Amino acid sequence: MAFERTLSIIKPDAVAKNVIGKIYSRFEDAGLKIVAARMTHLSREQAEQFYSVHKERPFFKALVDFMISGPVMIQALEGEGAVAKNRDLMGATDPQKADKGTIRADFADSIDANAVHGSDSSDNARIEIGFFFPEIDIYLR
Ligand SMILES: Nc1ncnc2c1ncn2[C@@H]1O[C@H](COP(=O)(O)OP(=O)(O)OP(=O)(O)O)[C@@H](O)[C@H]1O
Repeated sequence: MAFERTLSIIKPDAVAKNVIGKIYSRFEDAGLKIVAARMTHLSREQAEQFYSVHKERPFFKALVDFMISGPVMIQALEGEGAVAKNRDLMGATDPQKADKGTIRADFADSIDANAVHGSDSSDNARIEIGFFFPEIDIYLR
């Protein structure tokens, strides 16, 4: 397993439910370290750019509307196999299909409002971390 970083976003539904701390504990208990963090309210332009791979999908506008509906908490996580480990902690995109004990099973209500985002590959993690965090804001071991 490679030592790597991944980008995580706690989406507006989970921020509104006041479960940032509970979700951070999942990361920490799994051995992932939070090396950068920022709360922000995304602009429409930022959300459209971040999710541009989905721009032709029927759910794109709803996804962007949801991501700008309230503040989000954005973090870079670091650790052994961080990308896959975070995806395992998150659970399936649709919370109805997410394994018991995953973040989405425990905190998400629907496929639209599904609590968290996590990079799906190490290459995308590098791009997504660069999108939100200038190198100077990342705290190394
Ligand atoms: N069929 C769908 N209907 C509505 N929303 C969807 C659908 N598929 C995906 N989405 C939304 O778009 C987001 C991005 O889709 P993607 O397939 O990349 O899922 P994911 O990788 O599990 O989620 P994320 O990219 O947020 O980590 C999902 O998190 C979800 O909120």
